[in-house]
Amino acid sequence: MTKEELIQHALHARDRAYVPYSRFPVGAALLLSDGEVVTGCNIENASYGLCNCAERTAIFKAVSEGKRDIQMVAVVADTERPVSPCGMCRQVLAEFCRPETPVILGNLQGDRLETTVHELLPFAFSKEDLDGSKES
Ligand SMILES: O=c1ccn([C@H]2C[C@H](O)[C@@H](CO)O2)c(=O)[nH]1
Ligand SMILES: [Zn+2]
Repeated sequence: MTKEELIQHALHARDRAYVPYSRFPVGAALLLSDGEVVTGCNIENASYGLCNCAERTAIFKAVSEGKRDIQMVAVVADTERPVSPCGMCRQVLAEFCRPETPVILGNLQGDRLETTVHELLPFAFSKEDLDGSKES
C-alpha cells in the first residue's frame, strides 16, 4: 500500500463525513500491519462539543475491533496547506501509534506533508509518565 493509496482511502472516508455545522469534511485512514485499512470521518453533533474528528473516529474504530498495530496514518481535508490534526487527535495518535509512525497529511490540491506521530506531538504525556508517578 503506497502513501497515495492510503490517502485515497482517507478521501473516500471524507465523503462519509457528517458535518452539518462546520461544513468541513475530513477523512482519515490507518494502515494496519496485515495490510488492512481502517477509515474514519468527522462526525458532528448539534451539541458542538461532541464533534469527533476523523482521526479519532478511525483510531477508536480500530482499537474497538482489537486492531492496534498501526503502520501508517493518512488525513485529508480541503485546506490550503495539508490539514493539521488538532491537539486532541495528536494525543490519541501518540497513545496508539509508535513515535516514528508516518503520518501523511494532504489536501484536495494534491499537496502532501509527511510527518511522524512524534513530530506532531513532541514531549507527549504518556503511560510512562503515569508509571513513573511517585504516588501509589
Ligand atoms: O484534523 C482535523 C481537524 C478538524 N477536524 C474536524 C472537527 C470538526 O468536525 C471540523 C471543524 O473543526 O473538522 C477533523 O476531523 N480533523
Ligand atoms: Zn482532532
